[in-house]
This record gives sequence, C-alpha cells and structure tokens, in this order.
Amino acid sequence: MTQFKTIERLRDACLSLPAGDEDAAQQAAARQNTLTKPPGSLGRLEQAAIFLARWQGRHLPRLETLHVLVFAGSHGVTARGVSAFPAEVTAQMVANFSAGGAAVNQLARQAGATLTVTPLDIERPTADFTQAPAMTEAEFLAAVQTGYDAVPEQANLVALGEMGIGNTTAAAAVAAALLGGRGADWVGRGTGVDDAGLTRKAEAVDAGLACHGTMLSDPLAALRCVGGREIAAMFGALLAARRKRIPVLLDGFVCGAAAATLASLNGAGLAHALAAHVSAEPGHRKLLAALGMVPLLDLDMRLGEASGACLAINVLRGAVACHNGMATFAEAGVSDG
Ligand SMILES: Cc1cc2ncn([C@H]3O[C@H](COP(=O)(O)O)[C@@H](O)[C@H]3O)c2cc1C
Ligand SMILES: O=C(O)c1cccnc1
Repeated sequence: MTQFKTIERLRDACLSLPAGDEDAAQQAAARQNTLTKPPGSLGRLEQAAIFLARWQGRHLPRLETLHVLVFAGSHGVTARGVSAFPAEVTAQMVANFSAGGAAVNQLARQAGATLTVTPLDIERPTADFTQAPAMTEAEFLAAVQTGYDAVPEQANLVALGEMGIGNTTAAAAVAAALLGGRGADWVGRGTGVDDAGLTRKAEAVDAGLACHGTMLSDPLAALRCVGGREIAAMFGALLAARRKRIPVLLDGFVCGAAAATLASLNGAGLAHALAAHVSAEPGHRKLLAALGMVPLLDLDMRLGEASGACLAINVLRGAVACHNGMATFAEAGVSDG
C-alpha cells in the first residue's frame, strides 16, 4: 500500500504517473470508424468511449462498478463570513448523506453508482488560512492519504465531489495561488452570499495570498496552506485513480481546485480525468479554460457533492452503449460510402 509519509514522497508520486493503454485506445478509435454512422457523428461521445478504453485498458469499456466518492471537511475561514450558511451545515449534511436525503444520494442511485461519503475530521476545522496554514504537513498528508485509500482497487470509473461550508473560498484561494490573479478573479457567490459577502470572500483570499507569500509557488504547499481537508482528499483520490489507471469524472469548482493542483505538478496529470460539468461558480469556467478541459455538461448547477459528476455518468453510459452495442457497416450490410 502506498504511504505518503513525507511531502517529498507525495511529490515523487505525482511526478511519475502511468500512461494510458494506447493499444486499447487505438482499437477503440478504429472500431468507432466501422460503426453504422457517419464518422465523427457521435461527437464527443466517440472521444469519451476512446478515453474510457484507454484508461480501462480494454477496447470495449465497461460501466459496471462505478464509485462516487464524496469527501467532507470543515474550514476555519468560515469565521470570516464567507458563506451564506453556518459551518455546522457540513456535519448536518454528512448526516443527511447517511440518511439518503441529499441530491447526490438521488443522482448516484439514478446513475447506478455506489456512493461513499468520507468525513475528514469535520469536528476539527482547518486553521483560518488568512492567519496560518490551513493544515500542518501531517494533517495535509493524512487528508491526502485518506482520499488515496478511498479509491477501490477495481473500479470502472470514479466520480469525485465534496461537502464543506466555506470551501468555495478555499478553492478560490488555491486557484489564485496556482494560476495567478487576485481573490476577485476567482470568488463567486457559492451558496449564495450577497455583495458584501462576495467582497469578504475576495478579501479573505487576498489575505491568504499575502499571509503565505512565496510558499504558494509550490502547488502542494498551496493546497496545504489555503486549501482544505476535503480538497486534499480529492487530490489524493485523483492521484490514486491515476496510479491504478482508473478514469475519473471531476465535479465542480471545488473539485477543480484539487485537479488543478495535480496539473500544476505534472502537465499530463489530468489525462485520466474528464470535466463532468461546468458549474455556475464563475471561477470554474476560468479554471477549466486554464486546464484546457471542456466540460461534458453545462446545466447552471452550483451544488458540489459530485452532483454534476453523477449526471455525466449518464452521458458516458450513452457513449459506451453505442460504442459496444452498435453494428459495424459490415455486420449490418450498410454501405459505408
Ligand atoms: C444545504 C447545503 C448542501 C450543500 N451541498 C453542497 N454544498 C456546497 O456548498 C458549500 C460551498 O459553498 P460556500 O463556500 O458558499 O459555503 C460546500 O459544502 C459545497 O459542497 C452545499 C451547501 C449547503 C448549504
Ligand atoms: O462548483 C462547485 O464545486 C460548487 C459551487 C457552489 C457551491 N459548492 C460547490
């Protein structure tokens, strides 16, 4: 079992990532061109099927064992008035996930996926990142390890998401640290803050950038100093999936901050991931553009919880159904032009 005892061990793991199975991808691409449709007419469904073939290592991909992993964390920066909801909602929503009452419960079931919710020390918020590193190195590594260990050995696909009041502020701070710009460039209304709340969010991000200074030029230090435990756990899960060659669906802006951290460490780090949707949180569109990712869906959602990722599973099911089930021109006796 991989153990991240030091930051440098974790960094090494991020720098040496396996490639996908190009033979499987090529076979899948060749098959696409024999199916009874004009070449390319299924658009990005064709690319999605080839992507799944590459990362599952089989030219006929499967969507049978699907895991939705939701991580929850509490944020010290909530003391700055950065959310429309109180911090205790994080624990209350974890209970709601257990009871089956949240949006993601419905969407994971509807998508035919198994939902696992992992709370990370939610009774112990991170430090307020405007004043101190959100996490110590030990706390950060523990959160990354928890996320890493949450990825099953065998899965056809993993979808990642989060719950954590205040985490759109932490995600904005991570995005600013990794990609540049100030708080105002990356904050949005999150759960629905008013104009004064939006200003407080931008000020909190700017204060965090000022507090941690040049430390933030290292992506792992940025994630530790201004991120949160659930963001670190999503980062760990994304890394584990890559090392196990399991394809990943990323959710919204907060998940995107975790993904951007891996991309900053390794330019090919997100090859095994698809952006499920673009959230209404304005920073997400910018983040995806910076990562060169095109979302599968754009539904004006701003929930988190892996809700967008669950919906995108249905798109992938369509892609796989066509790829595996369609007849070829030869089989169907259709003239191939
Ligand atoms: C009832 C409720 C359920 C949620 N499910 C996800 N979030 C989302 O909102 C939070 C981030 O927004 P902010 O940064 O404004 O606090 C995160 O918990 C995120 O997952 C929720 C928020 C609430 C209130
Ligand atoms: O896009 C997200 O991840 C998001 C947006 C608003 C609130 N929580 C999460």
